[in-house]
Amino acid sequence: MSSPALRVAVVGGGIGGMTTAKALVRCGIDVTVFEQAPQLGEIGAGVLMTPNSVRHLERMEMGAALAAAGARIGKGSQYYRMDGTPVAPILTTDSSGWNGMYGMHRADLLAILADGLPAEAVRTGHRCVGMEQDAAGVHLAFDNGESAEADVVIAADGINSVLQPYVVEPSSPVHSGSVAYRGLIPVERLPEWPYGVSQLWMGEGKHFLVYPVRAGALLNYVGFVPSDERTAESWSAPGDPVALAAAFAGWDPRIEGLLAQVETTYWWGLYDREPLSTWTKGRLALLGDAAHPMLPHLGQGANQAIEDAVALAVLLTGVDRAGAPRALRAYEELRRQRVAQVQRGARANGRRYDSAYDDLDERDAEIADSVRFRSWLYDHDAEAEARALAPAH
Ligand SMILES: Cc1cc2nc3c(=O)[nH]c(=O)nc-3n(C[C@H](O)[C@H](O)[C@H](O)COP(=O)(O)OP(=O)(O)OC[C@H]3O[C@@H](n4cnc5c(N)ncnc54)[C@H](O)[C@@H]3O)c2cc1C
Repeated sequence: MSSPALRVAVVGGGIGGMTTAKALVRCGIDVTVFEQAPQLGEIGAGVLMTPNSVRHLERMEMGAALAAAGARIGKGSQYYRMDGTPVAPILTTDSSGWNGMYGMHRADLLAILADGLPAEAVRTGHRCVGMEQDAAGVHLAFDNGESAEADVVIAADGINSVLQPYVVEPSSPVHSGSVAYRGLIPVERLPEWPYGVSQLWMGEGKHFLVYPVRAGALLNYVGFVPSDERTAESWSAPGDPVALAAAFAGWDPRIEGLLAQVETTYWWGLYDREPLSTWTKGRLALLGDAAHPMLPHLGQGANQAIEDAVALAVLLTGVDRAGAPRALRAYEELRRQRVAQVQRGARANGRRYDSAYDDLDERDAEIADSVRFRSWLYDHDAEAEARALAPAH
């Protein structure tokens, strides 16, 4: 008699949770996502999708939707000093003969991930408040009084994960000393702005990033400035466009021109954390920011969540209820070291970007290191790596 099909519950319907659902469905695994919000949604900001995740979304047949809703960053990244002097050659993204990088509006990405999932696979208005597990399975409790049973639970409930303490003592957030101002500007207000390139300006203690999203209709900007001001971690607060413009006064006139167009902006306190010592306990595994919150200086939080999701789905394929905890440990083993390297890389990139670099040779060497790191990052194929491991675990 064949064993009953594995039932997976995903807590959290953000980019990590929804990609997990999509990847599990593709592998023929039964999944239900429980999201606390009354409907799926994302903040009005950009997210840069890099080749290490785009290749997986394409394999899951989301390539055409990404190309339609995203803004292709076909010319890679260009770095400048604060006065606008270019500091390094453009990083092309085809280091392995494969080229794919998109600036996306976060809401567009979430809609693409949700599209095509069975309607009953996503249950909104379900805030998970706790769980219990034993050898037979997991029991989830929600604040609306409902409950659910599953063989495996994936906690994709973000940086302030409710389920993380069921796996490991949470690591303490440490304020990085910087905040990020973010917003979107309609491109018709800056018609001369170049398309297809992500641009980053660096100065002492600050850096400024701009890339297009929504098929080039909007420009996404992020201004990183030193500040001890704090928001609750991962929460944003309305910012003052005048204060933002003042922080970058005297920088490249292109930035001053862009900031003159900002009507509303939001800021986030940026926190750093040490990697967690483990991501799994029995039938529960952490994924995305719940497993590995990181600084945004490599633009990898969401991209790494997508890598997690595809690796997890491969490793759960063909696994029965009894084998599930072992498959989750294999997922953790496969992913934890790479992600810790990315977390450290994001920290190092933040230091690079915020350096004034009076010594030009040192600066060029640092940027070359950063470009080499990105090649390592982008060339990775999380699905292929998981497939190579799958028969052995
Ligand atoms: C300034 C800034 C810029 C960034 N830029 C990039 C970038 O360019 N590229 C990139 O890859 N990453 C970027 N990131 C990081 C990225 O935003 C996160 O890593 C990513 O959103 C994590 O996805 P997630 O699904 O793990 O968590 P989240 O996006 O936080 O989603 C968690 C979901 O779980 C739900 N939830 C929470 N608690 C519960 C509960 N108890 N029960 C049910 N549901 C619950 C939430 O409502 C939410 O929908 C950036 C971050 C910042 C701050």
